[in-house]
Amino acid sequence: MKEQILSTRQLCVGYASKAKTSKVLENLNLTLGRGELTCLLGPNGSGKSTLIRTIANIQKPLEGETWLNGARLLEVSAKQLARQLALVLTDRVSPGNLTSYALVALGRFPYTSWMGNLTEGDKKIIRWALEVTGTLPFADRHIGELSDGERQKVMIARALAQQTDLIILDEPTAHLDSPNRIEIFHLLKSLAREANKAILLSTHDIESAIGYADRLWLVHSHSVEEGTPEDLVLKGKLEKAFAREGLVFNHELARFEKPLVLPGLEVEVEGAQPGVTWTKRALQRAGHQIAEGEAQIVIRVNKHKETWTWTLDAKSFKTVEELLKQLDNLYGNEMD
Ligand SMILES: Nc1ncnc2c1ncn2[C@@H]1O[C@H](COP(=O)(O)OP(=O)(O)OP(=O)(O)O)[C@@H](O)[C@H]1O
Repeated sequence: MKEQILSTRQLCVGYASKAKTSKVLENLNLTLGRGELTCLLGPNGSGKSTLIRTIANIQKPLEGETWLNGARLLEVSAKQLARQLALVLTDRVSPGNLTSYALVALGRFPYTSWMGNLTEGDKKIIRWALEVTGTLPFADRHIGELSDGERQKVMIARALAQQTDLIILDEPTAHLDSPNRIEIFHLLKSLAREANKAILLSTHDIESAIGYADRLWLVHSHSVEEGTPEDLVLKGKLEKAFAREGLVFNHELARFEKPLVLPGLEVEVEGAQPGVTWTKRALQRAGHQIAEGEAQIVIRVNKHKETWTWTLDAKSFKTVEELLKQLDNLYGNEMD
């Protein structure tokens, strides 16, 4: 059993005003373990940010409590909290006039004197945080001049410089392209494992979360289910959490899909990868059904010789586009 850094007990999060109380998530008994990357997944508006704000102590719980390193969160002083928990709230980054280095140096604030003077030790840690996040090359550039992906890595470097057991990030991969998203997941996963931290991040990137997270916190029915991605998928919890008419979870590709229902031919595809996979994708998108044996048409893909053929009067094609055109004609003739 991993050492628990954070746990919640019958926590209920939401919003209370004089007029009314609205509970967003309740009955939360969750844990974050040292050395583990946990991803918080859930549909839009399901309560991820509300939960993150509550366990980071910037919003009061409606009921129940959160424990951090064996102490009640509400009883931890602000200074102690800053040494135990680093929070990265993506959408609230105001560029200001800071350089990347200065922003990362702010991570040392919980440890410096009131003058904010950095010791040699502080400087070493800042350099390490810049190095490990790959942000050293733009240490002297202003935050406002960086791309979203670069700025995001600097924010993570600041959190690392804070040297806390726990890092919580609200949607760190929002606005990032796919290679940058993967890089951030890879970085956070390595940090959890190598620096032995507990890391929680909320995300809409289901595929990456399933691929990288040791555990998921899955928002479902106004509460949160906890478990490995595989258990939650196999129990059908992930599908339930994101249930929509016609949406199915493709287990092979580990992603949600809404299959197109179009009229088409029955086709079997044989041959070498990755040609087979990509040919099947194109055929399905065009409305043809992929069959195993006994199909109307058999397509043989041979990517090495670059001559792809399909039986039925021995037609051949050199690109997927050509194949689709030929099948289109064939299907049109069949309909006549
Ligand atoms: N300040 C607020 N006062 C009252 N209700 C709020 C407030 N902020 C958010 N909510 C409501 O709380 C619910 C959860 O919102 P929250 O932002 O936590 O969801 P989320 O899962 O982070 O959403 P998204 O994925 O779209 O960012 C929503 O119904 C939202 O309208």
